[in-house]
Amino acid sequence: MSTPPGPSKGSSSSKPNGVGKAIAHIDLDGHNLPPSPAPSSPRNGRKYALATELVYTESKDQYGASSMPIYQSATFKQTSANGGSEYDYTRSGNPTRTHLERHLAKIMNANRALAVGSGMGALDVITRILRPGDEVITGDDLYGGTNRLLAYMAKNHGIIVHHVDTTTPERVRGVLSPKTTMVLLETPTNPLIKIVDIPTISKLVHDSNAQALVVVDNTMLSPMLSNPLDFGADIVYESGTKYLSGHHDIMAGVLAFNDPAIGDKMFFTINSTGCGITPNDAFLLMRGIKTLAIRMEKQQANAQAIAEFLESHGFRVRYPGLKSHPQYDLHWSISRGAGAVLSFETGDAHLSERIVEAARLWGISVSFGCVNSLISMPCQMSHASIDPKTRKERQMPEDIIRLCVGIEDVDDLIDDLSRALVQAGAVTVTLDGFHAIESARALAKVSIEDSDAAAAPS
Ligand SMILES: Cc1ncc(COP(=O)(O)O)c(C=O)c1O
Ligand SMILES: N[C@@H](CCSC[C@H](N)C(=O)O)C(=O)O
Repeated sequence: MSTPPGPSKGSSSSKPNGVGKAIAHIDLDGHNLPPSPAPSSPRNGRKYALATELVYTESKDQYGASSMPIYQSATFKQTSANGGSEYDYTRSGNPTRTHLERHLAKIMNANRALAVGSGMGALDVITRILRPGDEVITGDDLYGGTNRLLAYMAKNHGIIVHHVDTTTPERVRGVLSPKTTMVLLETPTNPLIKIVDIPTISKLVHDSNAQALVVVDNTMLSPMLSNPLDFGADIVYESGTKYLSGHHDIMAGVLAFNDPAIGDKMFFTINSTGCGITPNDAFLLMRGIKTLAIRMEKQQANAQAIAEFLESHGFRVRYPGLKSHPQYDLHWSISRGAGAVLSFETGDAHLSERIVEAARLWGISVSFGCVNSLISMPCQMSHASIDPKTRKERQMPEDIIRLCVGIEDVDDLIDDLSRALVQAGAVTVTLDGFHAIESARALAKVSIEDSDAAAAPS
């Protein structure tokens, strides 16, 4: 039914998204196109559609190398005793890294971007601006590592962290105070796929008397699908380990900003602590970025087909490409695609474990954004660092299964998932096909009631 096409039906004519265009939004059923896709206002001399800009670079290499070489050197010789050269030491700067950072600034709609050794490294750089007594407002559904770093800061550095349901901007307003110095948002959230209204929250934070920075983790969408700086965020960061590199062969983190003063502070920390990306990883990240548009197009078309498949068999599916997502309109007002991560529930954690372990083509692995499809149980894997009591308080279902969809043939993916569902006993097979077992169907019913409530006028 919904937004992006099911690629198994031959949808390759869809154009990868460009500035202001929705990605891959052929409407196979003749209905249910997304509302207006999020705008993307180009900065940094962007001339072409985003899919073009991802591959287009102007080489600064002395030989005009079309692929910026890896400057595998720790030091650079100076032209005089008092310096005089652009680079001196790779911790402070390296041509391969600079090339990547300029490219990142362009595709992230930023005045400046910086690259470090991992997504958590990027968040660490950002949180170093916090001082004891500072207050941070963040979500109640967050990547486990983000939650862990904030908990560490609260325990050891006197930072006060408020976890609220950021899907309701009023909850943010409720804890915002002059002591708030950072509001940290993730959308869609990992793994509950809740959508956060970045423009409304940014406005309310900036209009308040708090001197707070709005920081957005854009890992779940990548610059291909969203540019949160355009919606008022002060800092955007991402795990480059995911979509940007796309092959799960490097760790990387990126940061982007428009305010030069913020950029200078972040650079100071990166240089002082030595967490900048290595030349080799900068090269690999740059190479990965060039295929982001085509990978994302295929990944999210596959994800759409799989979300529809699971939903049509009676499972509760969380994916913003489905009309049943309670915040479908909000998502499409701030994004140009639904991404390729979805989650679903079965009503029974042991049953979910059996499904995950029965899958063959889907690798049991943390992470997402890679060309290979992955299946995981967040409560036991990516989010295991959040203790069970907190997970329960934050309504994180122990049975939730996360699917991170890759670029394989979608029929193979669906066949393998179907076989795993049957083998695990998650479906009952009848003459007219198969249906999710009762525990899973009951959850789907609750989710329809949720989306009806979200759609009702308040
Ligand atoms: C939403 C999100 N943000 C940040 C990170 C951290 O990235 P990295 O693993 O590159 O440190 C991850 C995953 O690890 C993530 O899922
Ligand atoms: N053992 C790791 C888990 C990494 S999870 C990676 C990714 N963000 C995901 O959501 O799958 C850790 O403790 O950080």
